[in-house]
Amino acid sequence: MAPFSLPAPAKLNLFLHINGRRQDGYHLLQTLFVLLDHGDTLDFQPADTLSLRCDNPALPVDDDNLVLRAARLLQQETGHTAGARLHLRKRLPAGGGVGGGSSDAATALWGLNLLWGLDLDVDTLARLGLSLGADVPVFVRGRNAWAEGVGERLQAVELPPLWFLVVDPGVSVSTARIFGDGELTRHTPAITLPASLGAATFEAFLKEGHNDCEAVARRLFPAVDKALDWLQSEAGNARMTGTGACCFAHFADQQDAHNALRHLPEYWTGFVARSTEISPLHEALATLRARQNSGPA
Ligand SMILES: C[C@@](CO)(OP(=O)(O)O)[C@H](O)COP(=O)(O)OP(=O)(O)OC[C@H]1O[C@@H](n2ccc(N)nc2=O)[C@H](O)[C@@H]1O
Ligand SMILES: Nc1ncnc2c1ncn2[C@@H]1O[C@H](COP(=O)(O)OP(=O)(O)O)[C@@H](O)[C@H]1O
Repeated sequence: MAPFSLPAPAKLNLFLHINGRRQDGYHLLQTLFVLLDHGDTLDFQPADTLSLRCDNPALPVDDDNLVLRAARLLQQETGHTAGARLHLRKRLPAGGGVGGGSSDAATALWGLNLLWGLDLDVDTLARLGLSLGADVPVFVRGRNAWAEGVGERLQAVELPPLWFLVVDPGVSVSTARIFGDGELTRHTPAITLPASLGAATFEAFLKEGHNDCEAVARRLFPAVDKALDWLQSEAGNARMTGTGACCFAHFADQQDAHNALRHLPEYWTGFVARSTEISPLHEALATLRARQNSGPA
């Protein structure tokens, strides 16, 4: 098969409520995932052995990288022995709460499924993904979703189109550190997802929500605290995604989001992105499959 590239989009948790804790220490959550049109890219090339390169020298390219872990898991699961030459082009901040590592893993699962002709279905890939991390299944399925349980019970949702400004305060936040904090609120009452999320219901639903991890992240990471305050004064609806560090605000149109980005203090980075109905990964997979089916020109 000819070399190909696939996107690994970012996600935001529009809110994140912690409703309790399981016996094994894992937290029970309610969260609303939205997939963005901005993210990393993974290049795939057939090869006899497995190898990974990454343009960000701060990231490991051994079995600590979720891309290689996903690849080895697929080999174990299917007994497939061929390799692949993988190149990860990183745009998403690691430990940023935008799910970069999880999304890279989901893209690796789908891309290698195609490259190796494995023909595994979406449920199998989501099950394998969950063993790599709680956030991997939402990227495998590729739809905006309401998540419950420890994040594995997903219900696809249709959301009105939104523009976001995402601010990276430049710190990497460990998910385990936030969840291990003694002051984390773990008893937000469970809420019910409205039957449909039109523009007005959606705004009201968002206002009802919050991120329980924000207070801990603000305390442990002053840069997160400052970024949230800045976004709040700029846009009025600032929130943190996941367990941090990135913060975001949503805007009615692209222009307003870009205007806010222009005011961003130079010591932070940020990007403007749009919500997607279908993940850019799934759009790209559909194009690749159509090209394959139409055969050589
Ligand atoms: C809470 C979320 C929301 O999106 O935070 P972010 O990581 O995106 O910031 C995620 O579900 C995180 O998913 P993920 O990053 O895949 O976490 P995992 O690797 O599965 O877990 C890392 C550690 O976080 C803790 N953990 C994770 C998920 C959960 N529901 N309860 C937990 O207590 C556990 O200590 C676990 O060892
Ligand atoms: N491909 C990858 N991209 C980013 N981080 C990775 C990757 N593989 C493993 N990691 C590790 O996973 C950690 C969390 O990564 P990431 O998914 O970006 O954070 P978050 O879950 O906060 O969005 C990083 O600190 C890094 O050590």
